[in-house]
Amino acid sequence: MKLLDLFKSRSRYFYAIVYVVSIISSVANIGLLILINDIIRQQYTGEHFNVNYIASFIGLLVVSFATSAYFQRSLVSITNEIMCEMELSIIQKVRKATYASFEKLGYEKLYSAFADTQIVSNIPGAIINVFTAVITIVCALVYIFFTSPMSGVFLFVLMILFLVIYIVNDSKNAQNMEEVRDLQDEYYGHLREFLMAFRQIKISGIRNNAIYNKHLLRNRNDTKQIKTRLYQKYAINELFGTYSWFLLLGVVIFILPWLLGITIIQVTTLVTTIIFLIAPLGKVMTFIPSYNRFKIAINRINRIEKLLIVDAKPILEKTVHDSFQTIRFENISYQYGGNEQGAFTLRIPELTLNRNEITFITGGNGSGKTTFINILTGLYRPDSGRIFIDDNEIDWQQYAQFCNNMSVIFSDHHLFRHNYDEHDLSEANTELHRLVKKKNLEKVFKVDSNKIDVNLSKGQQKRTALILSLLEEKSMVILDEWAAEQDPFNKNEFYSQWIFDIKSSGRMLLAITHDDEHYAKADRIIKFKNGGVAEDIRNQELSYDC
Ligand SMILES: Nc1ncnc2c1ncn2[C@@H]1O[C@H](COP(=O)(O)OP(=O)(O)OP(=O)(O)O)[C@@H](O)[C@H]1O
Repeated sequence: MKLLDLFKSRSRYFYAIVYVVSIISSVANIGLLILINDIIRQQYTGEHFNVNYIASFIGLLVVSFATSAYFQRSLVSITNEIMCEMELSIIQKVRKATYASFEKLGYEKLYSAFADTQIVSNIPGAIINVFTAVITIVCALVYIFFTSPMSGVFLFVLMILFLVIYIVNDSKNAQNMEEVRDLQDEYYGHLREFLMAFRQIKISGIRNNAIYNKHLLRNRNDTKQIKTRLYQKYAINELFGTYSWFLLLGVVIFILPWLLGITIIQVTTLVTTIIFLIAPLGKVMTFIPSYNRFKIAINRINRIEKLLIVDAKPILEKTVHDSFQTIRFENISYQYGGNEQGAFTLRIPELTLNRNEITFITGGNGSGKTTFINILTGLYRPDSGRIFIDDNEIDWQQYAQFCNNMSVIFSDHHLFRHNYDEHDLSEANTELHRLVKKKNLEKVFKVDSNKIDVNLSKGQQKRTALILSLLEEKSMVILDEWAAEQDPFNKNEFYSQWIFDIKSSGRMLLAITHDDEHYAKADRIIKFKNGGVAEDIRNQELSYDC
């Protein structure tokens, strides 16, 4: 994302109008200033009061107010539009990103990126504001030069000097700001674990104290110290900015009349003009620290966007090739973290999965079962290898589309409260109610305004997930340790009935399981070991000994 991209949400025509209006507003303000000074001059010199000044004063006031109001309304709308666009753009990037890049990035950085959008969305407004301020400053300086050219040179040089001192001081603070943002990422990481795993935190005093004292407290204290130092420096710099105006006024009142011999009327004009300049110059000065914050926020969003790799897998609503019979993998390999030494590698020289089979995937912890499921479901793209559907080789993009045929229940499955799958959850859906009854959830399965009640036990949640998965009517059902949380009755139902129901509905069933007493129910058992298939046993050979 570049700075210019932020302005794309509106046409050039819109910005042209905003800039023209801001120029009119600045000129009207300067007109008011000149008018006020002229009235003061008239009173000093005792000239006859010109009644046209009242009409001009009211006219300029109306123009200034109307243009400023239009200008401010435009800034508010553009800021909110940009924020909305940026938030949606990050969400779009995330939803199109590969799972591996998402996993690597982590939640904390994404939360920070969303916080950064708030900062970045203020950029166009701030730039337009500075533009208006600069126009006003230029007009006011011309007026000063017109009033007394030598005073103009003197004051201009002083203003530039004060501005340079302010900018130099401010740029020293930028690095500390980066440090604060890094601490913020770390803080979100700990806070997330603190809130998500509150039960585990609550149960253990050691853990509770450690996460608080060694991480949250330390992080907040470090942040407090850096921020206090940083904001104190900012505050002193701001004070310097404010007091430099008093210095300028002092120069006009005490030095210029003595040095350049300017009259009392010129002094009055210069004093009112300098007071008038405080607001626009203040805007330019506050833009400088904001600009550093903008730069940091844009860089961070860009870094995060770069890390989110776009997936070849299109977001499809329709399934493709759902009449397939086999999926064959040849020489598939996948290594975590690229080619990092010691990183786990999954290697599958040859493996064919058949639609008409109930396949159980087994193996010890860390043997590669979930990694394989992530490849099978298109979440991980293998580093090498070939994939065939019914003996037709397909490329990764086609395979990624094919994965839309799969319905997966992960071991740490999240049961959505909202009906994102747009299932028919009404009384009229007889299949839903048949499944609810069959899965022994009649008493607890509740739907309220199309939302599913997820306040269920773990086993009940998994059974609800299974019902919803079957309603998806995908041709493959993949279950990662689904039965682990089921009570003996439901586990038995699963292995003696439900898996056969799934098979007889024409779906392929693939289940990761450690329930060795039920291995005989499968048509086939594939055992993983050290990142490869160690055994591949068919039903007939099921003297399988785990
Ligand atoms: N995101 C990851 N980044 C790096 N390494 C990983 C990642 N996920 C898993 N691994 C490593 O890959 C190996 C295989 O993990 P995998 O989750 O596939 O095992 P598993 O057979 O499903 O184990 P379990 O039965 O415990 O679920 C493990 O050694 C693990 O350390």
